[in-house]
Amino acid sequence: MAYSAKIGPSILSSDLSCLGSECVRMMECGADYLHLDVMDGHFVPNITFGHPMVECLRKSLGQEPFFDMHMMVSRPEQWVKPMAAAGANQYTFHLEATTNPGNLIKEIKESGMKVGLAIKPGTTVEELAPWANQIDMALVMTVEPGFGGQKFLDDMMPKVSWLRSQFPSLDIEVDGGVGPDTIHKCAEAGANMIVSGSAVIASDDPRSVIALLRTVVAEAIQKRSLDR
Ligand SMILES: O=C(CO)[C@@H](O)[C@H](O)COP(=O)(O)O
Ligand SMILES: [Fe+2]
Repeated sequence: MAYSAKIGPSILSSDLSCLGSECVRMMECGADYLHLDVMDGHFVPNITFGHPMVECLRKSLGQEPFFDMHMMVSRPEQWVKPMAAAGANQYTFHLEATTNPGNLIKEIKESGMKVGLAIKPGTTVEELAPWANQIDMALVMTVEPGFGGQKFLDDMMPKVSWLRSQFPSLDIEVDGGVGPDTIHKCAEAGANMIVSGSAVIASDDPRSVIALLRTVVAEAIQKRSLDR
């Protein structure tokens, strides 16, 4: 069992005029990585930022924070090289946004980044499965992508359970509506990379929330390894 519990705050819910200091705050509060939501106003009905912002964050934060780029964009092929040059570590694209996932996976790897593959709530996990042995991480969206602060979709959990049963060592990420009230379901289903936006950012005590999320996931991983 190669995977471990990792918590990645989504900084979408933070005060975007203070993005650099919010990223620093999250890392100081124990974040394992930063989940950066890129939206193009086309694949999703919202706009955030692109590679110029990522380049600035990398310069200001240094080499340490791992940047997981959640690319909610049409034609994800066009941003692979710019994101790699800007300092992204993982490029997570949506299966729904491309007609040639195999080629995109290859391009991401060639540019030196890890590969994440995301599916929206309406996409079945069987559609992701053929690519699972070529990727570093599968992202099961637990809300419709586009906005922070939405309600967690419980009925995405069978996708996570199925993926965990089929791919025991794969990093599986959940994103959307995840916090102290919903983490147990994610952990029991087998997710190990946890994106949490509003529950962490808006908390008076983000350090405790991050620690709690990690403990719940680590305990579920431990239990699964004992049950095997
Ligand atoms: O990708 C997205 C939304 O599209 C997420 O990363 C959200 O930003 C997570 O925020 P919360 O749902 O945890 O508030
Ligand atoms: Fe996201």
